[in-house]
Amino acid sequence: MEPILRTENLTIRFGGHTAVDHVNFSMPDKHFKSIIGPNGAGKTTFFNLISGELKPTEGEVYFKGKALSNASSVTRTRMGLGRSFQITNVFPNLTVLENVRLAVQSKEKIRYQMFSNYFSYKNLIEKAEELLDLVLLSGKEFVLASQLSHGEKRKLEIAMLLALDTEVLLLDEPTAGMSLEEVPAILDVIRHIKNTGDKTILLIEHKMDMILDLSDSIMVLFNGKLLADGSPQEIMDNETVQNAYLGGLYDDNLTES
Ligand SMILES: Nc1ncnc2c1ncn2[C@@H]1O[C@H](COP(=O)(O)OP(=O)(O)OP(=O)(O)O)[C@@H](O)[C@H]1O
Repeated sequence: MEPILRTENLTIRFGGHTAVDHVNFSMPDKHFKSIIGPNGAGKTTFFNLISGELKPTEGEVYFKGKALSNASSVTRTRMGLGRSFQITNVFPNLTVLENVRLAVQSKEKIRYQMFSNYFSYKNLIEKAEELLDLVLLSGKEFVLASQLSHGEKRKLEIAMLLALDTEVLLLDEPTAGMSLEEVPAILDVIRHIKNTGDKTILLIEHKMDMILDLSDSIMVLFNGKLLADGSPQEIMDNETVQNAYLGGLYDDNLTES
């Protein structure tokens, strides 16, 4: 079966520095893969190449077999590749519900514009409430986005990403900047989404316990290169990975969480 997402020799150089170096990766539909690697390994740059925010120096990204080199990031989202929103996409002076409603509306406009048959306001609100339930933000509908805690804002971003209803979700360190108490809630949210069984998820995370809990497979980037790709057990047992850094990362993480 054709993988939903794959890269071929994906490479980007910044001046003399190769941040992503001939990475060949693929993932099947409905799979959950995490990307790990030390700081500066190229994880976010790899994401930016997949989502279209950066253009490769060499190589290609394929989504359902189609080469994406000429597709903008907006086109890629429309095709089904969704990247988690940054805080800047959230309207701070609107309520949580209104933020998600607008995201649902933008998706429905795209879907229905050919028929001039927009979703009714009631349907938009229902869909937004469903998503808030999924990200465990029920009860916060009428709170202004600016008044949410950092962890709740990250949940809101995930709800807004889900509103776009893309087949693939690219989640870049959803726990970044969170307090330790907020981490289990975001883990629950991601597990919840995974358990719905209809998304392909690619996750960048530093928290090894979270990665081991969620992932069907793990890929390891090191100095821009793909060092290993396999099941969580294979990665934990992989000597090259251990020697490169995993022992240190795992220990750091244990002390962090
Ligand atoms: N626009 C850019 N211009 C120049 N160098 C860049 C640019 N973007 C990334 N880099 C460099 O590419 C390398 C990979 O960075 P990247 O942010 O992808 O790493 P990362 O694995 O996501 O790290 P972290 O875990 O710290 O987020 C780094 O050395 C970084 O300084």
